[in-house]
Amino acid sequence: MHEPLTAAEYKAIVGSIQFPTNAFIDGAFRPSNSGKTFKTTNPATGETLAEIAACDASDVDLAVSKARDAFEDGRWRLQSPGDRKATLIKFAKLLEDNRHELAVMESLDSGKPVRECQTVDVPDTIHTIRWHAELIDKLYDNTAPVGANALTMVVREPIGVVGCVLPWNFPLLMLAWKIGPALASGCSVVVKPAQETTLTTLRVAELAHEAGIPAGVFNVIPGGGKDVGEPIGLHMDVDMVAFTGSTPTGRRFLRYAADSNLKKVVLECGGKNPAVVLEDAEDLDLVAEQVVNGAFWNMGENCSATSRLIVQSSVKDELLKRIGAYMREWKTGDPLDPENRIGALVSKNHFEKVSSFLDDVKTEGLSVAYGGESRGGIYIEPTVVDKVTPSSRLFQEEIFGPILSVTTFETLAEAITLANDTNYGLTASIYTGSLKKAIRLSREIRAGVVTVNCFGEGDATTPFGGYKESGFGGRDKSIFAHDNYCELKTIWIDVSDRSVDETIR
Ligand SMILES: NC(=O)C1=CN([C@@H]2O[C@H](COP(=O)(O)OP(=O)(O)OC[C@H]3O[C@@H](n4cnc5c(N)ncnc54)[C@H](O)[C@@H]3O)[C@@H](O)[C@H]2O)C=CC1
Ligand code: BAL
Repeated sequence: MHEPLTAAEYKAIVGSIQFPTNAFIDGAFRPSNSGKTFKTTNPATGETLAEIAACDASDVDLAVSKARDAFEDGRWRLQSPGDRKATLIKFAKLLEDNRHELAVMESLDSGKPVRECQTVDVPDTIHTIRWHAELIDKLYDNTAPVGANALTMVVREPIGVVGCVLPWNFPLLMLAWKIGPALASGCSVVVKPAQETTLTTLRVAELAHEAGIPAGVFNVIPGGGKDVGEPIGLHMDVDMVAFTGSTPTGRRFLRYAADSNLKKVVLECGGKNPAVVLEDAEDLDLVAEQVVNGAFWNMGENCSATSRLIVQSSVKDELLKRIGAYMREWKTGDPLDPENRIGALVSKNHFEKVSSFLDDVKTEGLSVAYGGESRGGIYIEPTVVDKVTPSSRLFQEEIFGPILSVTTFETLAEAITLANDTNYGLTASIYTGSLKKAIRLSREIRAGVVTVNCFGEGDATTPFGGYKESGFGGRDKSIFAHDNYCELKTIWIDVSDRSVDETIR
């Protein structure tokens, strides 16, 4: 069902798409209060796709008040979990019915290869919504072991109005990671997509409404970080912010919370993720394939991207040779051509940022094993840089582009030190034929997701998030994500025949 179409079929879909342009508040599209707009462009061509409502704090206020009304009157929160599930399953079905349009819209707005949008982003988005919907009528509340004189229930309640502040690298999927558990739990959401990639979020809100999610429960406010993100972060009537993006902006949300109502903040931030390859890795072809996939999938615009190859010196040359062979399969070009696996970077600004790392390669005199060039102000070739030392910016900073740095080690202890030698701790992958070494490394590397003999982020059933400056406050995905969007309430019922004074502690 999610097989890619041909280039001609994708191009035919482009002409039929109606781009949404307005904010989505209380079940309807509406322009920004100021009437201002901003352009959203196709990064691969520079063409303007649409003029989108540029919202500000007054639009945020309106959306939050509608979300609050919806929450308080219980039009969603008080439905039985089974009823919310049924609506969310219908929502997932509508996403499925519109999968080609969503894939093309995502590709046009972000520069991502349409093949990936069609085979990964859209199906994973649908699966995420469905998975959380299916879960919600299977979660039981607890009783506490307090003895015969009381019945104590520990119940989850939806936290309230949730601000979801999203990045541009996986617009649909990051939306689903937040709204999947938030809506299933009964919360209302005010979503702020990244300014670069607003289109699919607006379309998804429209489809959610069509599926029967009541007005006011799912609102989308387009606009900039200062204009929309900050008012959400500082809002006195937002109960929680769920954020994915850079670590510096994540820090701001902690400050906003401290300066306003101590709202709960859950952050999924950057990464500088190592692939640690030991000389006893059983299949260097498999390692090469996984490292290439980890480093260059989504143009490396991925918080979990394999960014540092930390390889035992005895196998480095052979591994680099095989990596070069796999890289030949990663063609760069028009994102709407399903043959291409590397599309355009998301924006000129981001292109400049990633290019500055290629400049460092030249100024630091580092050795380029493969790639190393940018093309036409849009594309950056998949690049492998050898002999990178821990003091280099390439080793320490999140690049968010298709650049892999290579560093060698001699001993296991050295490998662990190198893997942990950054402020980040999101993901890591380990390649070895030894179970003992795999377990030792998995335990010693400080990262939220560690994969052995493969690259990945787990699936819907596994939590995703980071140690250190990669994350804060909770995890996306899995049953644990529901904890983010709920408060725990203790209800203590006296069933003794003693007086009230004796039983209240
Ligand atoms: N962990 C991840 O998945 C992501 C990491 N990044 C990293 O961040 C770098 C910069 O990309 P950006 O798009 O600027 O990321 P960002 O972290 O600034 O943006 C993420 C979201 O926060 C909002 N935002 C920005 N400034 C804000 C502010 N002052 N107050 C409230 N909200 C604000 C943005 O509008 C967007 O919706 C990238 O080069 C990459 O290294 C970017 C996107 C995703
Ligand atoms: N790879 C999914 C999470 C992210 O890049 O933000």
